[in-house]
Amino acid sequence: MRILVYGAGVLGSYLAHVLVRGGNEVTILARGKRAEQLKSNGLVIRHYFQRRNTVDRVNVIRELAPDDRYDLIFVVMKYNDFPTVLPTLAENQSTNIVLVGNNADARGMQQKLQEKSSSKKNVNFGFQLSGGLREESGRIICIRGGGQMIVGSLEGGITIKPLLEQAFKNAKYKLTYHEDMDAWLMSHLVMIVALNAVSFLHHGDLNQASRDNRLLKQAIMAMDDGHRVLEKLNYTITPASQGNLARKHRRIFYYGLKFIHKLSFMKFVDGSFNEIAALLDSFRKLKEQVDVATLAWDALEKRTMAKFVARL
Ligand SMILES: NC(=O)C1=CN([C@@H]2O[C@H](COP(=O)(O)OP(=O)(O)OC[C@H]3O[C@@H](n4cnc5c(N)ncnc54)[C@H](OP(=O)(O)O)[C@@H]3O)[C@@H](O)[C@H]2O)C=CC1
Ligand SMILES: CC(C)(CO)C(=O)C(=O)O
Repeated sequence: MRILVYGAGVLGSYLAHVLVRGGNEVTILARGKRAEQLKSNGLVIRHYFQRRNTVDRVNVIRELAPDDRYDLIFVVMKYNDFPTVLPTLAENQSTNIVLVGNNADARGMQQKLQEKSSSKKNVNFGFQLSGGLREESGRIICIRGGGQMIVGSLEGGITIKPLLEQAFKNAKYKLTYHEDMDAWLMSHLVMIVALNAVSFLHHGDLNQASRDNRLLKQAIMAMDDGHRVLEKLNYTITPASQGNLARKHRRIFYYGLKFIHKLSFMKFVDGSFNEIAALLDSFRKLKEQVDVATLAWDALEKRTMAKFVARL
């Protein structure tokens, strides 16, 4: 199957590796230095827990022309980067697209893709359960268990399921279909924004963050605020356990967070505060639509954004 991975960062690189090993004809769209590194060194990945390195040769393109046709396109980038590539994707004649990553505006993006395209697009959303970082050399440190993507559409059913099944048929990778992908993404946003605020306020020092009991408790209360906003907007918090932990089992959640922050591999899970700031901004607009008190969320947002702006 001809597959394009648009975005050659941490998650896109691992996804491309899986698809190559699964026997697909994979092309990566990369830019600048990243494109050079991929062309000269191939796709170099250190699989951290598996304690092995892999190198794959892939086709690399720098631009997507309107008449380049792929059976499937995975767009894997930060939330704040998606808008820059939507016009190119809309103009391209391929129809099956999965936007992979954090997303606070899945509906708006789907609409833009469909409005600007001359043919019908099957737009889907995914979230790959892996993490990691990119070293200066271009090597990816990949933190993962088996390799898994939660995937779904905004309509519930997923029309490209047969295509996805075929693409991953010979790959060691699990696809988990979700009936309400928007709710999954929005729930994830609430959790990840609060947690990233904690680490950002501690300059990325997770050990230090794990000792800031007050801030961890505030983050849990902020998550509960965020969940209330979502509920008011008729979202179902998913997974439900996330909502319950933040509302009913705060003590367990608190100790769980302390523990997670201490895990040594967590320093490789590379968040970008530019993305978090963009997610916060979108969430603020949603919050304005409902009448829900969000004291903890607002206080956390104010503190982190003040630090973020000061650093610009
Ligand atoms: N990394 C992690 O640990 C985790 C990430 N995630 C989420 O997954 C998503 C993807 O993250 P991640 O893979 O880390 O992101 P990266 O920043 O590592 O990768 C994004 C890639 O997209 C490329 N890109 C951005 N804009 C364009 C453009 N206009 N044209 C072409 N290429 C472009 C970047 O190019 P360039 O190489 O030039 O920068 C980069 O290679 C995010 O939502 C993130 O929050 C989730 C869990 C963990
Ligand atoms: C935001 C990020 C990359 C860092 O916490 C993340 O881990 C996630 O979205 O799950």
